[in-house]
Amino acid sequence: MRKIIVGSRRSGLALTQSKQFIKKLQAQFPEAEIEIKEIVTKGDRIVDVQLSKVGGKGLFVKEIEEALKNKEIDMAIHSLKDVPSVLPEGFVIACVPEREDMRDAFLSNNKVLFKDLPKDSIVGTSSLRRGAQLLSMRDDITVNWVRGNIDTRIKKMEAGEYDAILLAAAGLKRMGWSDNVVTEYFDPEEFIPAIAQGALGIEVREDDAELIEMLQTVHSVDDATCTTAERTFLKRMDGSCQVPIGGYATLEDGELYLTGLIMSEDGNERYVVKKSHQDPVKLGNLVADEMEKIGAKDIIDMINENNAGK
Ligand SMILES: NCc1[nH]cc(CCC(=O)O)c1CC(=O)O
Repeated sequence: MRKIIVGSRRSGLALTQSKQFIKKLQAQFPEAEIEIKEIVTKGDRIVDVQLSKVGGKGLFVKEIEEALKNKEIDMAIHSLKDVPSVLPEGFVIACVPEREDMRDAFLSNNKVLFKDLPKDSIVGTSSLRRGAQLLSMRDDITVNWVRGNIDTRIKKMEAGEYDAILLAAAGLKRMGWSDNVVTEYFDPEEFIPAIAQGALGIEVREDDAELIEMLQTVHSVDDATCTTAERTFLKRMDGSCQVPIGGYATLEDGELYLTGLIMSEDGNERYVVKKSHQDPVKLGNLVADEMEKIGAKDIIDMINENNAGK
């Protein structure tokens, strides 16, 4: 069997989740030789500006896809929420392994609950979606942007730069830090997660039949179905990463549901649509259709027009 070279970002979280995934794959194929190649992406290098202002889309992915194309690597392990909804020609997400916790986690100094945060508290996030939802729940707090790897963000909070921060539960759980640092988890029905949050996407060249077959052994059909519905909705709505957008799908007693969210950046406008359909692509499109019908797409078009003028 050939040697498999796996591309991963160099951050602590990326390497940890890559190693965890490789361990799963290795258990299925004890003979396989699997090696990690670390890749520094633009998203890792630019740490001093808000990501949505430098084009957001695909910043953590592009260099890794180039390495995949050049056959420097055979497989890329991504956080699926960082992967643009349309892949470049020649690549496929061949595997979505079992999803981690999709929720957002709230972290605060002295473990003060979100509802008990004093007026004028400063909450750090780098996500438009999190910022808009925070402001719609509490218009008496300030949302400030924070960047850096998750450990950097936690340190900044502990140093007093922020009273609280929001992070994906999945990253904290994978690192084994959640029990120590999380104050509370937000209910996805009330605080809607990012599209594909908590899921990994394993990307390969579409003609690599051998790897695609191997990856089937660690693929979660249910989680792939849910993230397909979510990513179909994302693809229809935006893709530019400059819009507060969220969504999550669930399978309940065999029924597939998708909840989609579009907001204005200030949190004042909030559109939520929930629908059910057995086909994930149809479901993503149904929720998108309804969003267009109720006017949510106008927010997106306005944000995109404003950005085009800058
Ligand atoms: N945008 C950065 C990013 N990409 C994936 C995760 C966490 C893990 C995941 O959602 O799979 C994070 C950090 C965060 O949002 O806290």
